[in-house]
Amino acid sequence: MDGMFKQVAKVAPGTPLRDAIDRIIRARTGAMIVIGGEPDIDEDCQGGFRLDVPVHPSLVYELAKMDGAILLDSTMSRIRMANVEMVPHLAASTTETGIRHRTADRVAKTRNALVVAISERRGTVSLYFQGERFVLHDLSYILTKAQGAVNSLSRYDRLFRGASRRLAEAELYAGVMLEDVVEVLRRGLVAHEIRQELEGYIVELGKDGHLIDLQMEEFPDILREWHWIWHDYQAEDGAPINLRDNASQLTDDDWYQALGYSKRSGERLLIPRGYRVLHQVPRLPDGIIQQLIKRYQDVRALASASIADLDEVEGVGPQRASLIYRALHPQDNN
Ligand SMILES: Nc1ncnc2c1ncn2[C@@H]1O[C@H](COP(=O)(O)OP(=O)(O)OP(=O)(O)O)[C@@H](O)[C@H]1O
Repeated sequence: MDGMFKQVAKVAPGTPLRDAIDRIIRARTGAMIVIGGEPDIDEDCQGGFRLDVPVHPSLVYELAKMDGAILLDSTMSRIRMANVEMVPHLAASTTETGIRHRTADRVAKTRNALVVAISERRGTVSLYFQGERFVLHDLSYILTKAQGAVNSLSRYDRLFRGASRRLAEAELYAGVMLEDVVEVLRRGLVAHEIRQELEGYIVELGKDGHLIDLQMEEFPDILREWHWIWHDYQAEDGAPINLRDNASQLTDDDWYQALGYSKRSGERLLIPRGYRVLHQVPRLPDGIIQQLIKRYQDVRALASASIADLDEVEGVGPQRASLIYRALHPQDNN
């Protein structure tokens, strides 16, 4: 989980802090809650009083009725101080409006602390952490978005698996065109992006995201298979993947170039190296897969090898050789 999502998880439904935040919003009192940053954060504190008591939602809620900030320790188990005026370094610039939110942004930019600003007027909850801001969404809004994302994931997962199956058949029995490979990769990457979006929603939903989490489990991440396809068709084996974030925005030519081919080469016929088919052989170590591909170069040459030929490759042995042979000749298994 990256930076901000780790912070969002700290205030997700089901946590004591979220319980306190919900009460503060309902009572329309507003608050600033500073989490962690010890010991340096104390240099930014003026006035207030020390508490050192366990965090309890109702106590945080009561303390929020007073002016100033509430400080929790970095483990979020103790309330350290309350009614504190925060005096952060003014050198840290901020574009926020309102003194509470400007202060929260500055504290988070200069200290290793998560600062939660709850607006009294707007009822919004803003998280500030190391220069980033994240405004918590309304739960019903996220649930609707998450449900929509589950539906899209189900669709793209099906599209990827169908296209990938057709590609696997074509690999062994006919030629494969670069544009067909790109279609599979594009669908897979869109499915992966939707998955990442959903993971963000699940963090934000906390305990309320359980049902979405269960639905997502029906679609195991296709990224491993995606990578094998990529390595099967990339012009130069082992070169790094260089893709922009948003797969749906990439043109066909972008994809061809990312794979190491020139523009407008969609109709080029390709033979895969064999990463995907070899990874389907049960318990075949990566080192052996690399050796097989180094020796045979592509799937056609691999398929023309006999069980005895495959057995000769170091580390393969007769049992693995026949499993590899069967994976390369699925028609013989019927
Ligand atoms: N430096 C500070 N340290 C701690 N608390 C502060 C600080 N500055 C403002 N506050 C708190 O924020 C409250 C609201 O201030 P202000 O309305 O200017 O901020 P805001 O960002 O517009 O917040 P809101 O949306 O809640 O009105 C103050 O009453 C005070 O409790």
